[in-house]
Amino acid sequence: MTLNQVQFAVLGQLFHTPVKGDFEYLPQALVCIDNLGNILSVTTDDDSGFDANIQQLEQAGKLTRLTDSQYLMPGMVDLHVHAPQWPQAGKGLDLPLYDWLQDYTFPLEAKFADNSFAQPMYRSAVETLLANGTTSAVYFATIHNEASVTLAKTCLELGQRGFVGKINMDDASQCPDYYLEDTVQGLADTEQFIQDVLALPGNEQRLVSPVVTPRFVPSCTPQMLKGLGELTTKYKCHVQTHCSESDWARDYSLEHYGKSDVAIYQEMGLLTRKTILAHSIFLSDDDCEAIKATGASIAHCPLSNMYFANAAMKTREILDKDLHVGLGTDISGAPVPSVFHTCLDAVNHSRVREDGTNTHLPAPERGEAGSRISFLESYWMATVGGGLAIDTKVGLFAPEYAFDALIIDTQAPDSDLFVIPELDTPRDRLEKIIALNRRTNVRKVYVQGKQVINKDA
Ligand SMILES: O=c1[nH]c(=O)c2nc[nH]c2[nH]1
Repeated sequence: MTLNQVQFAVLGQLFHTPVKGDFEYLPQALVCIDNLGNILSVTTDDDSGFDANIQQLEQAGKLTRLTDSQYLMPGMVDLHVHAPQWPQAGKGLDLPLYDWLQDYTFPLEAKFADNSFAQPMYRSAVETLLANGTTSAVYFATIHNEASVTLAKTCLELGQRGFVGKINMDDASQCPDYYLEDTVQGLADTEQFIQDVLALPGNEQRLVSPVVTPRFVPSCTPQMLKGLGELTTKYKCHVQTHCSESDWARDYSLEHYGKSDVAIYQEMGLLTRKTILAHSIFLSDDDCEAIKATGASIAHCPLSNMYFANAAMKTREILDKDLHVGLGTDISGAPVPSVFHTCLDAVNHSRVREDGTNTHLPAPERGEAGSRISFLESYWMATVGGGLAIDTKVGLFAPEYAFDALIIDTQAPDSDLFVIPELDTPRDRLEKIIALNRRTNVRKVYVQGKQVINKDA
């Protein structure tokens, strides 16, 4: 490695989770980033030339030194977020899924026909996620091309790695007439959207990717699903959709197709290595085998599951089967725009499942023994698992990975984090950060080596 190859370097303590369920803490690591924003090297004082490299980088003005309360951590990956629903985050969550969609969500999303309405909403959504440490986000937009391209442009402009889908909804029996597209036109619009995002000026490094996005089985006709499968094959695009997310949604597929969502998506050419299935609560063994065989991924959205799923997620089993799985905030099926919070939700969700809730039953019969997941597993899902799902080298500090990273400061102003060095082991500190990190603690955010947030400027 020569000095010229290094764009900049960060020296300090870092956490990441290369192995699911475990963590690595380096008390003094030097991470060098190349001119394209990828990691060149991660070294420690065990490596020869460590001190000399630091000196050289410092003299060249290329070194950022972290303080004792700062930690370098991978950027968070949000695998499932509805950007147009950001204005209603926190509203209407007392309703079941079908009513929530019809009463709140479809009327709001329909307003994105007006691009001037969309622009400030999308800006606020992307800014908020970035400020909370989300470096990659997989977005549902709406059925409207112009506004969906606006979301992609907003990600590019603000420097977030974005996976953006123009939604498809063409089944008139399930979608209101004011928020419905024609099948043939919807497919043509989707192809145009894919081409427009790929051709966006400034997107040469593909920071933003188009995603084929059938909303879910009830909102699409079989012709639409089939046409979207063909576009997926043609453009080798990512795919995102909702999968077996509630009793009602599961039963709809069984009644109309005689099969599960996973089987329907597979038959339509929509289940690939680059498919992200949000929720996936009611999976059969066959569904899990199909997901594993294709390398598709699951976006676990624990807080939204508590409102809409009618059951607990089988996260323990999904992790044990080694399916690709990451986390999603699912704004606004859940209201909190932080994947750190989603980590805590995932742990809590699994603990309620393990213990059960019916106090009339004896403890051993109340819950599902052995179904808890750990903080470290939830954090792995939010970083490494998310990176696997988007099929992008992010979520880890290792050569050739993109430098998508956060500087977390446990002594940020107005912080809830209270780290006591003489009491807290590295594992304690990481668990505290996962549980208690707030927006204020995320001081700097880097995406593809570019600093996109600096709260200490
Ligand atoms: O949580 C959800 N949010 C949505 O917008 C949606 N649409 C279909 N199914 C959905 N679930």
